[in-house]
Amino acid sequence: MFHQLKLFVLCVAFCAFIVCLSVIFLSNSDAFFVKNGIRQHLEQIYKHHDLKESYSLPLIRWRGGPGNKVVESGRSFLDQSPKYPFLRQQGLLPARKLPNALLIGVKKGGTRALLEFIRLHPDVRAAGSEVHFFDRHYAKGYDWYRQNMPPTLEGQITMEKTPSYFVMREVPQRVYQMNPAMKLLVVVRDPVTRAISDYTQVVSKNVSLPKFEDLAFRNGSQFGLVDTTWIPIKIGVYIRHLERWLKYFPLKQIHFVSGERLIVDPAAEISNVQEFLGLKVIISEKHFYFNTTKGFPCLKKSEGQSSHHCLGKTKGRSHPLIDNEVIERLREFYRPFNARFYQVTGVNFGWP
Ligand SMILES: Nc1ncnc2c1ncn2[C@@H]1O[C@H](COP(=O)(O)OS(=O)(=O)O)[C@@H](OP(=O)(O)O)[C@H]1O
Repeated sequence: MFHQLKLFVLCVAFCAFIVCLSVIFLSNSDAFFVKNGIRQHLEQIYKHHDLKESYSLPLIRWRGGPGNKVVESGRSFLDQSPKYPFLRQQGLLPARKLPNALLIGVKKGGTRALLEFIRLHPDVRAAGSEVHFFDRHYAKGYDWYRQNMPPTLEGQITMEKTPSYFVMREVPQRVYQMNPAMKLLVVVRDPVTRAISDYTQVVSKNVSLPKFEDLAFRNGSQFGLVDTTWIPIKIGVYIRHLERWLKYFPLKQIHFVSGERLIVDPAAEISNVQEFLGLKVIISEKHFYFNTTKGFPCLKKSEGQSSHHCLGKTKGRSHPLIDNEVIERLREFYRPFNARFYQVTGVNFGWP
């Protein structure tokens, strides 16, 4: 009897040993990964486009923007894991890629607002600051550019915004050379208020700057011709800049956002942007609220934001009061250019 009991205990111990061995083996193989539904779980999360879930993704979670240490240390940990090749193969490991969408302008059009709004989307990752690769840092090469991008998963869009791209002559060809399929976004705003906004920014850094009207017209007189060499005026002749882009990119690859509507109805504008980028429409009215103190739409508290969030003080500044006659003369100047711009883009932006 004692002998039989000893045999039974030995058998149980042996079976337990075999089970342990199997678990250790399986847990180090892709089979375990798949069997336990982790892969399906990850795929579900990414297919679902659910902000809340994708922020709490355990294996490939990251915080913050490009160059973030957490990402790098996370990657080197995963590099050593036997699961690494599997995850990489499945596109489930973040890696820095060149952008496939660019927000190219226009300066003072509302580019920061658009970027902050679209990057709420779980399938969009954007560089936080302006990269200026195609105009200032082109000689540094694509590897430098890639390093300035946030890590993304397969299927996520990488983007950056540099508003000067729209007006710099050499940029369209360079973008085309890098990626002829690049998706381009342009936020445009009434060129007269855009010029005043531009001037407001410059004068905030240099208080001794002459008055707006002294710079906007030749000979410093509002009865003189509009000074088309003054950059804040030049930028607003949108059609001229657009024509240079159209030498390389078809119109269907360029999406125009109304800077005015982005303030009045951000959800509608962002919805169009999501469609243009081929994304599921996730960002909607529920992400925005109108902040009456700031006078602009702001972002509601979300999983990625600890509190309600408006753009900084440099966005939505008060403009200096400009004489109505000056405004009207500038409107007259821009009117034919605007008309041509509406005709080419097929969008009537309704600027006065
Ligand atoms: N939601 C929200 N909050 C604050 N500001 C908003 C918003 N949406 C659009 N805008 C308008 O964006 C203008 C600044 O444009 P940009 O971000 O393109 O400026 S910049 O070129 O990056 O300097 C800024 O111009 P100013 O009003 O002249 O400051 C705003 O009118």
